[in-house]
Amino acid sequence: MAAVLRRGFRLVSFGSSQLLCGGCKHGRTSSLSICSTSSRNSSSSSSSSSSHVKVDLDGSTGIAVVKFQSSPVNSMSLDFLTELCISLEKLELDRSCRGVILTSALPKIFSAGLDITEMYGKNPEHYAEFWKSVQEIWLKVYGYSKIAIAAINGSSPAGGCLVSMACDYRIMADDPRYRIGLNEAQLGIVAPFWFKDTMVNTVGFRTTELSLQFGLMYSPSDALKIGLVDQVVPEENVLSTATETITKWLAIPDHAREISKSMMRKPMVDRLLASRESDIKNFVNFITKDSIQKSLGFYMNSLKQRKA
Ligand SMILES: CC/C=C\C/C=C\C/C=C\CCC/C=C/C(=O)SCCNC(=O)CCNC(=O)[C@H](O)C(C)(C)COP(=O)(O)OP(=O)(O)OC[C@H]1O[C@@H](n2cnc3c(N)ncnc32)[C@H](O)[C@@H]1OP(=O)(O)O
Repeated sequence: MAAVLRRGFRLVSFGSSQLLCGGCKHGRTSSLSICSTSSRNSSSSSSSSSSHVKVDLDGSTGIAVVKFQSSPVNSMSLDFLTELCISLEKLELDRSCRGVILTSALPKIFSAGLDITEMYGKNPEHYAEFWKSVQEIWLKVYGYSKIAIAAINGSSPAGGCLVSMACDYRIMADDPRYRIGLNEAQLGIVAPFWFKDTMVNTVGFRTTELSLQFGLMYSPSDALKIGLVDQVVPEENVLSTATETITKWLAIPDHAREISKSMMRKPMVDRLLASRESDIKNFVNFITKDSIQKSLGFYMNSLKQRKA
């Protein structure tokens, strides 16, 4: 697994501009199974599925639906992050794809965030590899050259919120039981600077300051009020609204949209790229502290006890 994600961002020439283009380099055989079909206008559509992610690309519209299917709660393990990164990378390289919708195949959960078991009771090498894969997914989604829409059909704490915020637009299901936010402080851990900056760029400084210190989780209507999501719709309409929305984005010439996106996001991507190793070291130092391991153990037990 150590060589699974060895990737750097590269710059691709586009006219006179340079655009961000991610590249997940992975050194293992993917377990993706792919089947293609021809649609009415002879563009090919395809479906692929791995244990954590299912991808349906409609070749006639250029829209790919990427569904998280990692039972029970789509927690982002190393394998989940690796598969998601590979799937997004493939779609980014596929000329017939112009935009992706990220959503969940599971009921009530978009994603439970990072898999806590990857950050608990393991060795420093494992933590470093895991954190690198977290960086990879953020770099991939935040710097994605194509359109990315989050169709948030369930709760989306911490890492789930990060991936949603990294998309271009967020549509959330209108169920008052669902929550979204960066709740790291509630676990006794701290969101790193690029989580924080992604939130600042989404909802502004003051709201982020309060959200991070309290580890606030927002209901869909409150998330809409603070701008953490862009639209709240009945659950059964989340995917159709995401499809309608992405269709509007598709009306904009790709090169103009891509360059505009890159102009807004490149400085943040570059900041993490320039400090990846120190960010990993920082994470490993932090997560291996006895007090932090104790907090995580306590939190995991509390999740289990809540059920009992
Ligand atoms: C100086 C320092 C400066 C900077 C810091 C440096 C570095 C940074 C350091 C750390 C940064 C880390 C960033 C972390 C990001 C994260 O994403 S942490 C994860 C946060 N996620 C959560 O808090 C969610 C917790 N889960 C829930 O709230 C609920 O499970 C749910 C609302 C998602 C779903 O509820 P239910 O449907 O009721 O399901 P259950 O609660 O019964 O759960 C089923 C099953 O799944 C297990 N589980 C849940 N979430 C996780 C998870 N995130 N990871 C692993 N496992 C999870 C849960 O325990 C149950 O397991 P079983 O009991 O069935 O075994």
